[in-house]
Parts: sequence; structure tokens; C-alpha cells
Amino acid sequence: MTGQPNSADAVVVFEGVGKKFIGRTAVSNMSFTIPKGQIIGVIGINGSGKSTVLKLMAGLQKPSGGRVLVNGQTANRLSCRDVAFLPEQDVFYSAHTVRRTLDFYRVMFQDFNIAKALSIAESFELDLDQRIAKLSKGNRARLKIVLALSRQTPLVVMDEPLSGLDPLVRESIIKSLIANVDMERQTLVMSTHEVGEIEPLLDKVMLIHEGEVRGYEAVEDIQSEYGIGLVSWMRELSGERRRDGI
Ligand SMILES: Nc1ncnc2c1ncn2[C@@H]1O[C@H](COP(=O)(O)OP(=O)(O)OP(=O)(O)O)[C@@H](O)[C@H]1O
Repeated sequence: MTGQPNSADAVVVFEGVGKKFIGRTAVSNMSFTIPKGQIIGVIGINGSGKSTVLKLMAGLQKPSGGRVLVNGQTANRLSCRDVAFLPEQDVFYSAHTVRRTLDFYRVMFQDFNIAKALSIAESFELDLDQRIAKLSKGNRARLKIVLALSRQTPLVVMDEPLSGLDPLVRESIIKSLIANVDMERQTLVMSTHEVGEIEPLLDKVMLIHEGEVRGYEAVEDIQSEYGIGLVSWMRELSGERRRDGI
């Protein structure tokens, strides 16, 4: 059940959005809205279109058709003022220290809250004087979370923040999300394959399959109406019972 476009409470609106790459349609005819003040999970098997949807939402990719609105404005490169985007890949300068990376963000983004960044970094036990090149994969992932959560934007978009991390790092990141997203003012949209682990965190979940929204529901409704968890719901709707990669 996709949400209807143009809701006044929406921070994101997709109206008939498509995205084609050469020889491939990644997203076709998507229409949905994302309400303010919620945590939304975007799930789906590898290559289903999740990253493309998130990049369209962050204004980092241009739709081939339809339109994407963020806070009522057409999403484009300037949307970084309203959207904190955590990319799947690292985008750090490896010679910088953690402290210099935080400083760089403070200069880049007026809304960057350095006190909050230092506080979250401390809770993650990140060494501020450590060079990025020497950080473990888990600590690089934690640093990305620090950078995204310290921005005071209405929309925070995270592309697979838990990807390839051990369970303890995943747990610390999930706790940090709960503690540091300002639900009065912010909406968090995150894609993940760790469907079972993030289920308790989510208000709504969107299932993308073959570039289409196959399901978009309140997690509570999936549990109460269908009596199943997210992993089963995803398998049911994507017809992927026998495939891995979920
Ligand atoms: N820049 C690009 N050029 C060409 N094809 C692309 C590009 N970006 C994505 N695609 C294709 O679009 C489809 C959707 O890709 P996307 O990265 O959005 O999927 P995903 O659900 O995020 O995958 P994963 O879970 O593996 O990260 C894939 O078939 C992918 O190969």
C-alpha cells in the first residue's frame, strides 16, 4: 500500500518516479510519501533498487521521469542542506584524523552540531587523534553514523549503515540511532539487509522489489494484521522464499 503523494505531513514525496541507467531500469513509476518524525526501513534483495531510491531522495541522482520533493522542494544537489546522507561507501580523506574529519564537516555544514558529534564519538570510544586510514571497519562505520547524526537536518538518509559489521558493532550503532535521532524534528530513512535486527526500531517499512514498491506498511500493522515478522513479510511479498541475499 503505497502512500499517496502530496501529504502536508510528508518530508519526502515521490510522484511517478522512474530512474533508468543505460540498458537498465533501476526504479519504475514509484509514488509514495514519507511522513515527518518517523523511522522508515527500506528493504529488498540485492539489486532491487534501494540505493537508487535513497540517492533520488537525497538529490544525488536525477529522476528519469516523475518528481521527487524533499520538504516541498524538488530534490537536487542543493538538497544536502535538508538531507544528511550516509553513503554505503566511505567518503573520508584517509590522511585526516577523526577530529579533523569532524572539523571538516563543521565547516561544510552550518547545521553540524560539533558538541553532539564529540559526544557520540565519545560514546563509541572513537579516538579523535586516530587517522582514518588506521580505523577499523567498525570504527569507520561508527564515524559515518557520528557525521550523519550530528547534522540538524529534517531528513537523515542512511544507505546500509550496518553492512558488513559484526553483531556488537551493529548493536552499538542501533542503540546510537535510538538515542540520537531527534524524532521531534527529524525523519530517518535507512536501507538494510539486517531486517530482523532493525525491526524494533522502525515505524514503517518499504519493500522494494525489481525497482517497484511492493509493500509499504506500519511495522505494527504487519505484526498485528498478518501475525508475521518483517523477514517473513518480505519473503511473502517478493516471492523470494528460496533465495538468499535478504
Ligand atoms: N550508476 C549505475 N549505472 C548503471 N546501473 C546502475 C547504477 N546504479 C545502480 N544500477 C543498477 O540499478 C539496479 C538497482 O541498483 P541499486 O544499487 O539501487 O540496488 P540495491 O537494492 O541498493 O542493491 P544492494 O542491496 O546490492 O546494494 C541494479 O540492477 C544496479 O545494477
